Amino acid sequence: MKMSELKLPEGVRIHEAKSAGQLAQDLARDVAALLADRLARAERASLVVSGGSTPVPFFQALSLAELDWSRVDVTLADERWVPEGDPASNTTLVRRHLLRNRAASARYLPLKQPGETPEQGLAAVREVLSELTRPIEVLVLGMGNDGHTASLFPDAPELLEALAAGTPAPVAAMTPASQPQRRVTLTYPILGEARHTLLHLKGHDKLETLARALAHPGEVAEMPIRAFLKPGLAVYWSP
Ligand SMILES: O=C(O)[C@H](O)[C@@H](O)[C@H](O)[C@H](O)COP(=O)(O)O
Repeated sequence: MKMSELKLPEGVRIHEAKSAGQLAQDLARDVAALLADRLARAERASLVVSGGSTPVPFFQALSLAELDWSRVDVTLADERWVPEGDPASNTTLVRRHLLRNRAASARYLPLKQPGETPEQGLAAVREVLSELTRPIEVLVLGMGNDGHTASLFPDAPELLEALAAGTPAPVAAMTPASQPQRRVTLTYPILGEARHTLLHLKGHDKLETLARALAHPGEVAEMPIRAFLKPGLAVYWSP
């Protein structure tokens, strides 16, 4: 299917590029402009990014952006509960590809804290997150082909609570049966309040998944990405 065949809700914007490299450049330019705009009016701004394989070229491009990075808070939408240095660690990915060049001076707030399990570390994660400038200025999400975003997985027993609008906790421990690692994720109330949400997708499979998500918008627990398919969202896609 083609991007133009998607039935998008009103207020959802699409940006398509011919290659993943070009898309990464476009996304980095737009994210940097949004952050610069906020920094012109406020002391600090926050950027929340996702892990996985898609964002690597975007991180590399964004790390070169001319911004006063010392006034930018950076954290992740979700993290795998593994030590830093582990190949599955999103923090390792962000340190390696984003927090370098000009972006080296950003303030990074790691979601992985001491503790054998996410439950044991959760109080420390909440403490770290209390430093995050809110609301989030720019949220960059990814999506899995099961319809998850951040670590809001359809098969996580904790999903409904993490999605609930009234959940007071900004972060939740998640134990989806489909995933090898336990995880922590920002919850819907904090993610949903972001001023700008950008969904970064690569490949035709992701387009098919997005089409499925758009077909039945109400069933959020089945495909949690649906919670974010609302006016103001910008979808960035390349083959
Ligand atoms: O840490 C993670 O796993 C994520 O934040 C996750 O939500 C990711 O964005 C999607 O799984 C897409 O991942 P890919 O980019 O690897 O397809």
